[in-house]
Amino acid sequence: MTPAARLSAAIELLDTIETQRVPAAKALKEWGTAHRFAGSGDRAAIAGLVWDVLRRYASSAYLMDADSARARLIGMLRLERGMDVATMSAMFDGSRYAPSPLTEAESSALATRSLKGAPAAVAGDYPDWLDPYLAKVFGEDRAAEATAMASRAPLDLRVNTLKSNRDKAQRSLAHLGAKPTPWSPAGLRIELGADARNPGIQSEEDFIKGGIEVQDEGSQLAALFTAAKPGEQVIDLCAGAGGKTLALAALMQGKGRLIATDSDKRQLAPIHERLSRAGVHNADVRTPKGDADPLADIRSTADLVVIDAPCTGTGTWRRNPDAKWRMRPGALEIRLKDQAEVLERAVPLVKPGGRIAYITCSVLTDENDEQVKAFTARHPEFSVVPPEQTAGVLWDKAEAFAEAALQSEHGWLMTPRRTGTDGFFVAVLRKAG
Ligand SMILES: C[S@@+](CC[C@H](N)C(=O)[O-])C[C@H]1O[C@@H](n2cnc3c(N)ncnc32)[C@H](O)[C@@H]1O
Repeated sequence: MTPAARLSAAIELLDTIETQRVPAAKALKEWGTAHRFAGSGDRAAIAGLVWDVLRRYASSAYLMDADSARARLIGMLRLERGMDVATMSAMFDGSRYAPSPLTEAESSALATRSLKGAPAAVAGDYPDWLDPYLAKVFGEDRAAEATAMASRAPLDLRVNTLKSNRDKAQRSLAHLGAKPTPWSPAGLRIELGADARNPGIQSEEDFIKGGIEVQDEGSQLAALFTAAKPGEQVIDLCAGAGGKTLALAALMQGKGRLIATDSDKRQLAPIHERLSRAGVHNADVRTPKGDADPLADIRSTADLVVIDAPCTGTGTWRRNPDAKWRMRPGALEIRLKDQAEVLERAVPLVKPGGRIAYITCSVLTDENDEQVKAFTARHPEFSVVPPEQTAGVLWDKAEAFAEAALQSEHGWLMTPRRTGTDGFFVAVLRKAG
């Protein structure tokens, strides 16, 4: 397919997604099945166009002063890909399979309009109702922060230090352009272009042998800031598929006891295979059975309880560009309740002098600082470990990290704009000894 034909296909797909309210991933899959002539490169490029329009869904329409699929695509090409009118006109040439030429109104919008004066929710591409919530955390910077939260994310890997080291893994992934991430000592990053095909990391020998895992650098840092140590008893209370569990296991160097559980046994299912591939031998996965408490035998013995809390996931918008448009206020209310519950669940597990690490992949204050504040008010026996202490694990990078991230009296907030990671909040709370 020509680049112009890919644009036409993207417009057709965006129309389907909009008019038939089909999730983007489903629409892309069905389009691939119905257009077998399209090669994998074409499909990747078309998917890239569609996802990028969803990233710039509001701002592209504002720029073009029109909200058709075609207008949004043109607006996205300008805003996300910096394409000039001449390049665009060469593709929108009306030839067979190409979109029709740019109209006068479209050329004029491209020549004269900008996002200057656009409301923050439009410039930053997020639903209106979230504006007061983002204003609470970012103030006047919210459009810029949200724009970065909408931009394409790289593929981050964590090198599993139980089996490999970063130099070795970087050499073996040189063909994918893997480079060390800025902060995490175990992080590697692969930048993905707009038309990039999935680099098939799961088929790499290093992945199959457990030397690397896919994990955003923010998630790696959150695990690091827990300061899990060899020999400790560590409970991963919201282990899910085990992303944090694996990182904690590497920090513990195979020594001590790592207990992983989750209230939803289905979420836990992939953890067994992942632990085995990663060569983790000190983990005990507790799958809930009926109403019985899988941690009933643990009372005030844990050195560390990690709560990778259920949250709205606003910090991962750049990886799910259509999820934010589907987010509703009710979802936040439910998460706030879940978070308070899971924090309560941790209390009887922690030993005197032990700690709780509270983590979310959300940037909203309500889910972060306000949860911690309410928790310490309910439980004065817990006090916040000063964030500058938790970041000390970054050694020579701690100072630069402190300048980059947003520090509150409770914890750290990482954002795509500030730390180049997904949005993550981490607070560490210590129980009186
Ligand atoms: C952010 S996800 C965990 C991701 C996982 N730790 C990882 O790194 O791959 C949050 C998890 O919390 C679980 N959860 C929700 N409420 C819970 C509760 N009250 N107790 C334990 N787990 C809970 C959810 O089932 C979900 O798997």
